[in-house]
Amino acid sequence: MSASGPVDVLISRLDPEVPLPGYAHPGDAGADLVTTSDVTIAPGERAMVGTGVAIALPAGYAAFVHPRSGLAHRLGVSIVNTPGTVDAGYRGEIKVVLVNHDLREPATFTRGDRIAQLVIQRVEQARFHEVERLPGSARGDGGYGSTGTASVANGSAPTPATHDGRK
Ligand SMILES: O=c1ccn([C@H]2C[C@H](O)[C@@H](COP(=O)(O)OP(=O)(O)OP(=O)(O)O)O2)c(=O)[nH]1
Ligand SMILES: [Mg+2]
Repeated sequence: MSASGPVDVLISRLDPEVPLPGYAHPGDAGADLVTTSDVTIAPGERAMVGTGVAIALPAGYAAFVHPRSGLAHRLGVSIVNTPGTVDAGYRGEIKVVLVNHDLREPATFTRGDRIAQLVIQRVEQARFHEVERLPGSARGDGGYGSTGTASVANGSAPTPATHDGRK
């Protein structure tokens, strides 16, 4: 919830029996989404399921389809493209591409089970200005582990690799 209160989002039930996305507790970031179909996902496999709802977000907002930590913990189930991005202009059914990361057990969901959560956020669009050379920064082009692997637990500070010091 923003300081100005919840944002109003128009929602349409494409499947009249599904519950609207709901926040389990006041102040929760994610509103739970349910699957409209029964599905069993074999170990390592994925399945796209519908949620039975479509929304119209105000301009300047996006909705993000996040996994539920309980399913991750209990079943090893996540979302392939986590978090899925629902654009403000999208009017189709919100769908979820579930993936079963468990190596041994299939994961079964029944119509109406909560399978994901929708987080609504303000987003910026950028105006991209092409330049010959970017301004320098402390990090430069260091990434992908450039700050070293030594853990704080063994008393040694991480050893950063040298960066290019681009100015
Ligand atoms: O988990 C998701 C992710 C996306 N979408 C819908 C809403 C989103 O606005 C649209 C397109 O998503 P995205 O831009 O991520 O996919 P794309 O592969 O780039 O497709 P497109 O070419 O349609 O943009 O699909 C979902 O319903 N669930
Ligand atoms: Mg796209």
